Amino acid sequence: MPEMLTPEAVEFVHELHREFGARRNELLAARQVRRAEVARSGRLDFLPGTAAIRAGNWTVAPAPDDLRDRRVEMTGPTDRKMTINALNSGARVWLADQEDASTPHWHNVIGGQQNLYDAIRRTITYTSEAGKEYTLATDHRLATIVMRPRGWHLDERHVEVDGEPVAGAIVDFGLYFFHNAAELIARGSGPYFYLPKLESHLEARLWNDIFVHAQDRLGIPQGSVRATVLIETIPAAFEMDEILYELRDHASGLNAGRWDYLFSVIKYFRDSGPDFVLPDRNAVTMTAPFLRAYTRLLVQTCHRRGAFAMGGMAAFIPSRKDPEVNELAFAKVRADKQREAGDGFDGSWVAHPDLVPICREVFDGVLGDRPNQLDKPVEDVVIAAADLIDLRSTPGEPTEAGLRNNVRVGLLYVEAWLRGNGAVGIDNLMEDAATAEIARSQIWQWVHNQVKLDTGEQVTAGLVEQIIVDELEAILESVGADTFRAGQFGSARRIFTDVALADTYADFLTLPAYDAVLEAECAS
Ligand SMILES: CC(=O)SCCNC(=O)CCNC(=O)[C@H](O)C(C)(C)COP(=O)(O)OP(=O)(O)OC[C@H]1O[C@@H](n2cnc3c(N)ncnc32)[C@H](O)[C@@H]1OP(=O)(O)O
Ligand SMILES: O=CC(=O)O
Ligand SMILES: [Mg+2]
Repeated sequence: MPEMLTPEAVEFVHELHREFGARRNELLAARQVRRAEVARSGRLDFLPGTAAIRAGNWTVAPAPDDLRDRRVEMTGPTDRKMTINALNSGARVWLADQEDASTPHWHNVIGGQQNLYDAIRRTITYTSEAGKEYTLATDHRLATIVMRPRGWHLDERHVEVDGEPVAGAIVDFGLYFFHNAAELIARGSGPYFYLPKLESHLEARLWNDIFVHAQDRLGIPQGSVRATVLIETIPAAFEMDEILYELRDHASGLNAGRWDYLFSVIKYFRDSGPDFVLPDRNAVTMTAPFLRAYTRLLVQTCHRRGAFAMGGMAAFIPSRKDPEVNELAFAKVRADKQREAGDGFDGSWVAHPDLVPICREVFDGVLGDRPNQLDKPVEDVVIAAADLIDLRSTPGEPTEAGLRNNVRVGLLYVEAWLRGNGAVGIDNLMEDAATAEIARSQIWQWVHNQVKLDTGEQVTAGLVEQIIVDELEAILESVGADTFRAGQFGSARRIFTDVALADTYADFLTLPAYDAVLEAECAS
């Protein structure tokens, strides 16, 4: 396997940390201040200080050839088999995920980099335990790689400078850029990134400064990087123009990251009273008015600026064994992609290779020979701040079944995450870190807002604790005692209970979960 931690690569990462680490810490602290202010005032609005940017007439850099048509994007973890499967899938783009779908176990972090290194050089192969051979396709175009590093909040404790951990985002970006930027350009592509969980345009400015520095330092032409920013936090939804503006020489588009967005909405307004309490998470669909407002604003903003509007993930996954499950997944995903294509999105995400043809067919139907919808007239509609935070108009209610589902799926996901698996199919739905974050945040909000369920019962910490016991028993029964004992259910229970019920709300459940991973590493 190629060596990722060469002295030169490590020095490059250290240098990025020395140059930008302090600013990253300041921006994380600024998130807290802003959230506290919104909680106090109950208001979130477009920034008065950047009105000129919103009103201005500017566009982002033109798209490189291999990112002009993004009608179908596969997402997934960067393990060896999935890397090959994703590249071969027929999707135009592959989001190579070091984030939501990946646990930051050190072997995933480094293994993912090694697989990407080999994939870019077209040398990647894999043989499964059953002896199945995997190689890159030669009979059709491989997907363009867009790598997603971790969000700003996670440290990478295996890389330290002067006793301080380096941000996971800097490690992921730094190693990928150092090893691959020149090679990608030589092959007619480029260093392309998805940027997750940004909360402000100042965080986008930090990324832009990192890109400028990295390109300069390695002699890569300025403007080679392309970044697609996930608008997946509620404060970022109020700064879409500003984020594109900060990154305008490197920006490719914005993506409607609906799962983390929902998490962020609940997190931001968790203590703002009953007007901000949402129904069961599975009842909150993309047709809810506040989510319609978000996606319409995203498409409108992108197309005004010559940037791509990328759709998000429908959770349904197909099954090659169960035709009924398969049919349902196809129908649900088709409907989701039809809505997005009709709304003007330029392409969208799928989580599984069998969904690529569905997404392609839907977007082919709308795009025809055009590579995207940038030529479509921009929708002339004003989306107001109040539309983005109108949670009250969301149909549905909090139910006991919804509460139990939050507990069950949260426990199952955290347990898998601790074992190193960040993308999991549960009940034929694709679940990743954002699902568990929504589940536990919703529980926290319901407890702290004395929410009544459909049964008339009030959600209390005691009720949730009892449901945790019930659901763990049911899980034990379904997986069997041996699997249960060999798994991480004890830690999953401790972490999930804490992030769902502790008075002090944890910003991300992956922070205590990462501590548990490190403790287990030390103990072994
Ligand atoms: C909120 C967000 O951020 S969404 C984006 C982040 N999340 C993701 O990207 C999740 C991506 N999806 C996945 O990881 C997977 O589809 C799962 C875990 C949900 C299901 O995976 P599996 O249980 O392997 O599904 P299944 O058995 O049906 O897979 C069939 C084949 O497709 C492959 N496959 C499935 N999903 C993917 C994928 N996303 N990328 C590449 N290959 C895939 C499998 O490796 C398997 O290959 P094989 O036939 O060569 O063995
Ligand atoms: O990353 C995507 C999301 O929906 O969250
Ligand atoms: Mg996300």
